Amino acid sequence: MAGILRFSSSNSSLLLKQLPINTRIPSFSNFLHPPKLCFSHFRCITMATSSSSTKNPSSTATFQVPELAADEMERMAEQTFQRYSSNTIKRKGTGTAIVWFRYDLRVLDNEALYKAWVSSESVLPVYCLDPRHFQSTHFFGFPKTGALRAQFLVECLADLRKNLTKRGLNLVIRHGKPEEILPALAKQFSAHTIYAQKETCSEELRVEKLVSRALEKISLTTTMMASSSAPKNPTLRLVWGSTMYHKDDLPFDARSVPDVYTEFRKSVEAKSRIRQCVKLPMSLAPLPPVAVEDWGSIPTVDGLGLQPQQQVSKGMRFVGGESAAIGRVHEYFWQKDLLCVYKETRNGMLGSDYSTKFSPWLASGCISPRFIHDEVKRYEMERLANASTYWVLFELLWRDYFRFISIRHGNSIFQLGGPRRVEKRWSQDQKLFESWRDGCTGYPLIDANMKELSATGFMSNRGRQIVCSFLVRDMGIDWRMGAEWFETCLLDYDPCSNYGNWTYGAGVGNDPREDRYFSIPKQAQTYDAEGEYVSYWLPQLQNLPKESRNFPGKLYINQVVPLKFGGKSNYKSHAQATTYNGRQQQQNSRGDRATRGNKRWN
Ligand SMILES: Cc1cc2nc3c(=O)[nH]c(=O)nc-3n(C[C@H](O)[C@H](O)[C@H](O)COP(=O)(O)OP(=O)(O)OC[C@H]3O[C@@H](n4cnc5c(N)ncnc54)[C@H](O)[C@@H]3O)c2cc1C
Ligand SMILES: Nc1ncnc2c1ncn2[C@@H]1O[C@H](COP(=O)(O)OP(=O)(O)OP(=O)(O)O)[C@@H](O)[C@H]1O
Repeated sequence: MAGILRFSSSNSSLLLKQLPINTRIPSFSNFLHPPKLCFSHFRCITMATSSSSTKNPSSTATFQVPELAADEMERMAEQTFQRYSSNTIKRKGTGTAIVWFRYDLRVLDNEALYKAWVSSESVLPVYCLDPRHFQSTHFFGFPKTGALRAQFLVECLADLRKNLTKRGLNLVIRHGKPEEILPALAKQFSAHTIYAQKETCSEELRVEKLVSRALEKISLTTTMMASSSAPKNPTLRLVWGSTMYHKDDLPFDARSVPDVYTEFRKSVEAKSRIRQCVKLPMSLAPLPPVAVEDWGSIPTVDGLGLQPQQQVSKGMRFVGGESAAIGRVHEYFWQKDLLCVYKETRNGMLGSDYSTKFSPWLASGCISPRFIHDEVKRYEMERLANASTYWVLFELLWRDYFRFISIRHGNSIFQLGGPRRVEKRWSQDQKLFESWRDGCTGYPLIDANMKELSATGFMSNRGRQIVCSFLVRDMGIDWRMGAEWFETCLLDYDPCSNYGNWTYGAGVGNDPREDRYFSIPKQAQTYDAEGEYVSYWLPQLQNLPKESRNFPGKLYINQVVPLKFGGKSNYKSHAQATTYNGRQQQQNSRGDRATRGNKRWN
């Protein structure tokens, strides 16, 4: 069943189910912008299908990411666990250690799990459903976690429990605050240490502090502890694990990371190396000698106090969990062989294959960036190395960069003036904001992207940059409203990447170029010249001529604000100048090049 698009439209799935496993199925984005094939593509048969449903995907199509069937994901995960297992590694500790899972919902390359296992005779894995994660965002009171991300989390937990159980463990799931749950469990199971992945933003740091303080109040008898010389209370040990480059391997202290990305990247690439993934034996048993009476059930979305949103009925539907994450790497790199064209396709917006789509799993820690790095290197050895294979690592370095920036700049990444403490007047016009949030601005490119976000919890990087620029530059709205709405909706929400990118886009981050204006006409012409993306999300545009779909005039709803730069008359000359292709995409990858010279597009 490899490579089957799970479109809801029945005729396409019928057709696709009959294809042999090694048939290359052109994806959505490949139809729109066929990538140049690299030589490894010749091993695959490029299918010239006459299916109209795959050529012009119906506007009600949903497609699962990864496309693999559940048993195939499980098989891939199992094979990968085998590859990363080691029987030579020995336990050196005594007693019980707890692993507190946070944003590292995986078994493979999990340093906290590794340290807990090595330093104990038994491990108790725990996840706390912290009620604070389901309250409101800080300034504007949006739901802190939207229903789609909650559903993704539920799936991550089910998969984590399954993978731990296969390795002789299980997962305790509790509703409540970690600072209350963990000390109680430490006492009940006489755990000497709680291992967890270190976080960097103040909300998470506060919880770390509260857990540590609460543990100080627990005293275990000396015989319960690992050794008589050990402290009399269990301790919290925080382990670095979220980035591709380990914090301790940076050529500078994380508190003085260079402000400019390129400087950061060059320095790290020249002076640091990426560590290997940690390996553990296939069996991590035993569980603690004291029996766990109630492991806790996998939550449901309504059990988390959220309105269970309708299932994703259009666009991408991401499957949560480590098995799906490993499956997606397999699918994107090895099965579809898309890694070698990534750099040319990465600025697409429609379909699942223009970019890796790893971010939701990276944000919840279902996969480690080190594992992705390992797989890139394996691909380079076994297939080919080119600018695209490097570029995935280049993008992952942006993720690292924003993580380290959060250490350097602390809470200023969440504040209006950003790390540069820029003073500027912003509007908080509710109506304008709502038109942006709901995809009713009168600009199809903005509206389509915002509708995709609400419907699926995902938006392309290109889309994120465009809607961010529109909100802050054309509407003049307080960028934190946009950032908090993203915090609600994104499956891949990560405080560092989200607020880091928003401060960049709003011109309050450390960007050496302050004026990042994304001209909608130019972006539409370059990245959606035939209006296929906008008409997918706004079906009322489907019957318009392709060139009018992004500029429907009176045939679409009124524009809520004029554009700041580059009105219609200007648009024509630019529209002729550029269409989407690899070279153009590079030039436009971070802000309109046209805005760089003269600070505005006009
Ligand atoms: C306003 C705004 C908000 C954003 N919020 C988030 C967020 O909350 N969480 C998040 O993971 N990404 C965020 N991004 C970055 C980026 O849009 C997504 O990581 C990317 O679209 C995810 O799709 P992908 O996995 O297919 O990316 P790919 O293009 O395949 O890139 C591979 C990986 O590189 C990393 N990456 C790529 N671009 C960036 C970037 N600009 N910043 C940080 N990491 C990057 C991601 O981990 C991504 O999975 C934001 C970007 C903008 C402009
Ligand atoms: N993980 C996170 N996700 C979203 N927002 C976060 C996260 N961690 C911290 N923040 C934000 O950081 C800010 C911290 O606000 P808080 O009032 O605690 O400190 P502050 O006012 O910045 O004071 P100080 O800088 O003196 O600590 C809030 O805006 C909060 O929403």
